[in-house]
Amino acid sequence: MQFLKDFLYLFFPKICITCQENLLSNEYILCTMCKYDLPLIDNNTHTNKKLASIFFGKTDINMVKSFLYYRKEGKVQQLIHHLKYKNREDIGSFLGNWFGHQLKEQKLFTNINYIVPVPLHPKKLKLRGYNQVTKFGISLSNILNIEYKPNILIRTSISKTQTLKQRFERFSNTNTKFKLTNIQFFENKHILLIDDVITTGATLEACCNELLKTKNITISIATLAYTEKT
Ligand SMILES: O=P(O)(O)OC[C@H]1O[C@H](OP(=O)(O)OP(=O)(O)O)[C@H](O)[C@@H]1O
Repeated sequence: MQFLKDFLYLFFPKICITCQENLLSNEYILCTMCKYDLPLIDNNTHTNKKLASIFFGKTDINMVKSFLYYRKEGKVQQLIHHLKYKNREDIGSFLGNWFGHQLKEQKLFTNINYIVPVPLHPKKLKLRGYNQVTKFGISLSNILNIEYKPNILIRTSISKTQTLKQRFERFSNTNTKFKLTNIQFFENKHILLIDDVITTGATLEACCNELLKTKNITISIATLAYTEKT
């Protein structure tokens, strides 16, 4: 099998998503240099406080964690761009596995009952072909041993992408776009709501406000990246 892989590699060398150098056969998605150059948030107390403050006084969150800093023109932006728009769902698994092991090591999210993705509107899902957070969610589910539960929270209206908007516009863009298909399903449960990027938090806040219609629900949040306010 390794022989076949090496043989195929001769004709179809894979390249690093961010620097475009050829990958070695034991490298995946990123070359080793780019991998270790990624800006991990890890236990940065200042950032973790800033993340928590995004939701303070707006909605009721137990804990929020994000894996990477998202910077304009940076490596993380390239990764997320390929994940969302270039059919590179495997990036979701790659980052999800890495983040999942970090969370496990830190013994975080040990009391979660379900992992719930921010849903896409069915029209956008059809266009894109996949929800970019699915593979991330499934990786976390496998590593943390928590059930992945899409389809209870759905998106009911299609909105223009947040990606090209300024901060103020992002807030006005996300009014009540989410609905629970079953208002009791998460009763007395602690759920981990996941998304790819958090910028203003408007998308996640709208999801939380719908989820909070369920009695005695606890919500924590995990995202692959965070656009720090400068
Ligand atoms: O914290 P916020 O300011 O709400 O921004 C974060 C949201 O914006 C992006 O979605 P977007 O609507 O651009 O998704 P799309 O590319 O799928 O349209 C991203 O995938 C998050 O869901």
